[in-house]
Amino acid sequence: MTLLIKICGLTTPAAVEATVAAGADMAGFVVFPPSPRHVDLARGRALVAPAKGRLQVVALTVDADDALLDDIVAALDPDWLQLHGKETPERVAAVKARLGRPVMKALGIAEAADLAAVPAYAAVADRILFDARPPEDATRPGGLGRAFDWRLLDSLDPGLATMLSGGLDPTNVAEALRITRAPAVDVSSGVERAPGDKDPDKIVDFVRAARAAAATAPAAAGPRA
Ligand SMILES: O=C(O)c1ccccc1NCC(=O)[C@H](O)[C@H](O)COP(=O)(O)O
Repeated sequence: MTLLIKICGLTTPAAVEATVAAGADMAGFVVFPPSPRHVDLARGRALVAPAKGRLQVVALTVDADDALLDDIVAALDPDWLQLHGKETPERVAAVKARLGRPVMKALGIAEAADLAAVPAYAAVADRILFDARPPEDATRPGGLGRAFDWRLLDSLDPGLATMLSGGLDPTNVAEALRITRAPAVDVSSGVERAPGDKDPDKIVDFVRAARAAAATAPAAAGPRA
């Protein structure tokens, strides 16, 4: 099975092209104004157009209401919605039913207790993305370049559709995959020159490192794409 690789927080056509050329599978577009990676809907629409059919487009929001989600779907026509806020399992189910698209739910992890919510979310989401839990005073819940203790995921059912995220970069993704055997990885800060400014060389390095690691330490059994 092939490792699924998502590059998140693309803000320019050059970053989209670099993500395609590097051989990533998914491209994330952040619709959340406080983020340095925020793209408004007009910009998002223009950015995703050349990605269609070459990458799975992921539209990322934080506690968005139905009106905003409808606007995002109309503008970006995403393959996936990523819910990165405090959405409950009931809200995840409602979003999925309303929009008829696969939903990825992000969970912030800092300690074993944070995994208690996994079964409830796994019952309704199409994939669970594990990210580092942000500090209380963070201005955004993701894209912070923070890692968590990957060994916390040891007890998870390997058959779950998951994605490992948080503080990954070209130098540590192999070790993260060795420890977690995750079926999918996601990166933002680790392939940037500065917040919101993707570095094409780092995207290539990340994809290369992740693919090489997956070839030597295949992911645990479970769904990939
Ligand atoms: O990227 C952002 O600015 C962002 C803002 C608000 C919510 C989520 C955000 N990013 C979510 C992602 O999927 C990131 O790729 C993930 O948090 C990992 O980020 P990083 O640790 O910087 O690689």
